[in-house]
Amino acid sequence: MRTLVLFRRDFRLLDHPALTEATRDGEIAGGYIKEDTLTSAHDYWEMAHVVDVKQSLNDEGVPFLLGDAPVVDQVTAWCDQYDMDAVYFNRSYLQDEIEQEDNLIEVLESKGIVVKRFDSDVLAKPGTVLTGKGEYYKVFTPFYKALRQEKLIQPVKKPTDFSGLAIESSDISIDEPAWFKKLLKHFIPGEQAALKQLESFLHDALSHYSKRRDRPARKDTSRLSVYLAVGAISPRVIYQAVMAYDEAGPGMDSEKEAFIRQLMWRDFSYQQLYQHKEAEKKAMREEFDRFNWENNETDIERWKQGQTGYPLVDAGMRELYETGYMHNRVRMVVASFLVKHLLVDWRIGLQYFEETLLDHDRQNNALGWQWVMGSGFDASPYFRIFNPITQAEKFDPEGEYIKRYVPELRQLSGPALFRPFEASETELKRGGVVLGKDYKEPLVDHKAARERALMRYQDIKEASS
Ligand SMILES: Cc1cc2nc3c(=O)[nH]c(=O)nc-3n(C[C@H](O)[C@H](O)[C@H](O)COP(=O)(O)OP(=O)(O)OC[C@H]3O[C@@H](n4cnc5c(N)ncnc54)[C@H](O)[C@@H]3O)c2cc1C
Repeated sequence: MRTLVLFRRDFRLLDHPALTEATRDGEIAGGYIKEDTLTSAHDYWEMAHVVDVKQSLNDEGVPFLLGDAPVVDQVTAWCDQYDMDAVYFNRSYLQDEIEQEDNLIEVLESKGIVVKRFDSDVLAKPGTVLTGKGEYYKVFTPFYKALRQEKLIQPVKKPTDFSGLAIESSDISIDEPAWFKKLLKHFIPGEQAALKQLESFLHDALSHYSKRRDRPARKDTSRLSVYLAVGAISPRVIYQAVMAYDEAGPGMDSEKEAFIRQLMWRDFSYQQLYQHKEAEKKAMREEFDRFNWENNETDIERWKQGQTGYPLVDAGMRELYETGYMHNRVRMVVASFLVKHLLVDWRIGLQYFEETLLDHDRQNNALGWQWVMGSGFDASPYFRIFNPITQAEKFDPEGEYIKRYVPELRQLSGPALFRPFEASETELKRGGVVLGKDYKEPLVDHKAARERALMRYQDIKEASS
């Protein structure tokens, strides 16, 4: 059998069921299709992983093809040109991509080509973890408890025997822009880098995950999201490695559980978007689509540039710009600031994250924004408005994170660092900061912005009652 294995957000050889099955069935070639031009940080990051998987397959004597035509046209053209008998791939859980897959399957099968698709990108595929009434869970905790009871599928081993088709690989050369190369100082692409990152996390940070995961200054979370987002590692591999990690120390079981719980949020997002395919565009609680936004252009720009005058918000936005990543705690704070303090439509924030995050993931991003907005089914209530000052005091108590990304405030300490706009003339002078010159005056007053947001919320509540 001559099989084409299509890759898409699964740039790995370990736990790649489509690849493993294809190697058992005969000769293979890999393929990847990129129809659009590369624009976002995630696009370039993904392309770096295409190059990585191509190299890994070539090392095993397997050719790899790159196409840019619409998926059905490209795959049928390859099948005709290389006389393929079969096409295998791992499935997507996004409804628009499922439709595209269904269409592809129909066309290929009508040509007599065998098609197989596999599950690999989630711990449990959407539809397997349901309530007693057979419905999808709307709330995370019961979903998580039910998923914990599931017997999860073990990862598939990396194939050992490859037999590559005798065809030429495509040339893949990417002209990486300088801004993207800068991000690579913080994250190394590739499957081996992902596995190494998992190892380091297990050894260095898992034992204190629950205590330190909310502190943005240190690398105390796994930072595996950048690899999960392109499938350089699978959630099943991570799950298995964490559960099997036997460097038992005091409290290790509860640390493992805390981490697995977070990992299961990803499955929750996947099953939520599987069921609510509009959740990237529409509020899941529809009354939120009647919200009266300000969408002030200057506010949006200053938020993007990390120039809001709130040090934790600015540090987060600058971390994102400089590294392509932002710590989860800070994502919640900056997102809340955008939608509640500045009254900017959450979809504008979602799109900016899509353009800038290396780990951009359509399901997690949509659910993250809907959670912050309060418009998701299991979301932070709208009236919970993160205070960017107390969040900084609590989670960055030494101001290490703020000082790293907002260097103009480095000489400030204590409350002046967290709220420079309330600092005395003497404190500012000592810290070498002239407000409005070295560091921005705050865009909004926290208390007034909070009240304004609550009033807008009241409006939609009244309109929908
Ligand atoms: C507004 C907003 C937007 C977000 N956008 C994205 C996104 O585009 N891509 C993305 O992967 N995550 C997103 N998240 C979720 C979360 O911030 C990241 O998954 C996390 O910061 C990644 O860092 P880590 O791998 O070190 O996490 P760890 O704490 O080490 O967690 C391990 C893994 O669990 C999963 N996970 C952890 N927290 C969450 C969560 N809250 N929701 C879903 N999965 C989670 C991730 O896959 C993560 O890699 C967003 C959160 C918010 C509030």
